[in-house]
Amino acid sequence: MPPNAERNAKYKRILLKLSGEALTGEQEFGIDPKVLDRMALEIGQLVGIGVQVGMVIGGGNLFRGAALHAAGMERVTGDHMGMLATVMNALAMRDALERANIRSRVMSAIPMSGVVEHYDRRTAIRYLTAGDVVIFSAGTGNPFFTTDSAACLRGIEIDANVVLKATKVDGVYDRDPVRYPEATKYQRLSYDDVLDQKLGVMDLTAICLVRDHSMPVRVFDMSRRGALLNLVMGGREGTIVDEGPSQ
Ligand SMILES: Nc1ncnc2c1ncn2[C@@H]1O[C@H](COP(=O)(O)OP(=O)(O)OP(=O)(O)O)[C@@H](O)[C@H]1O
Ligand SMILES: O=c1ccn([C@@H]2O[C@H](COP(=O)(O)O)[C@@H](O)[C@H]2O)c(=O)[nH]1
Repeated sequence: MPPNAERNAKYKRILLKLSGEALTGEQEFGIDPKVLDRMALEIGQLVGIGVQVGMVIGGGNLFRGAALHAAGMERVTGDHMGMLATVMNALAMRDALERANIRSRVMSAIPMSGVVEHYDRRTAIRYLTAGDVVIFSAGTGNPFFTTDSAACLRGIEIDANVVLKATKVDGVYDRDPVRYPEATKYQRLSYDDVLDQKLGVMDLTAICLVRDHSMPVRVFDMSRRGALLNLVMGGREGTIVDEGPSQ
């Protein structure tokens, strides 16, 4: 780590949103421990330079309410299963962090006594200030939301400098780059352009929330080694969504 890395970090407190779906890694379903271990190392580098890390992990590798509903399940039950999936991912992430000697806590928006702590904002901020990684699980605790909304909500609540969305694509494009390989990537986008163009990388509820609170979001590729540290140190990585202008 270069000298003065802590002083030079662009962000002192971040909310890192990890894609649940990307946790599957090379497996068919579930959690690939290799992905977790690599993320634990990358998060450890941030903690090592004094960056405070709050996290939200998606549940798309296990269950999504909308998909369960499409298969015939009542929607709210599906969403409850989706939120419980995020708690499982959070437990697995905590395990990987602790094996790498990084102190971490899991809090849940749904009370789960004996398994994880119930979410409390002031306690979470105390843990972050003490240098513990805090994983916020069970989304917002309410159906019909996503973990992107939960990440933006918690990011605003803990007064993070930025929400970092670590996902399977390397930024926001004018169309879904997975379906349209010729799509063009934006370096920077205004909240209003994401909303007006209905760009699908993050749900629109989440974008409205960050816009109302002027919280910048950066979308970047989770599989690119070193991308997280580079971004926190001020490097060009992914797409920034803020007041704009778009470019
Ligand atoms: N305009 C766009 N720019 C970039 N990605 C887009 C765009 N429109 C749709 N996408 C898709 O959005 C996906 C990322 O968002 P999504 O919410 O599906 O995943 P995630 O949040 O990473 O996963 P999870 O819900 O499991 O946490 C990308 O994999 C990409 O295919
Ligand atoms: O606040 C929330 C957050 C999530 N859910 C449900 O969980 C799954 C998994 O989250 P992803 O963001 O899709 O990874 C989601 O599909 C919802 O069903 C929720 O109900 N409320």
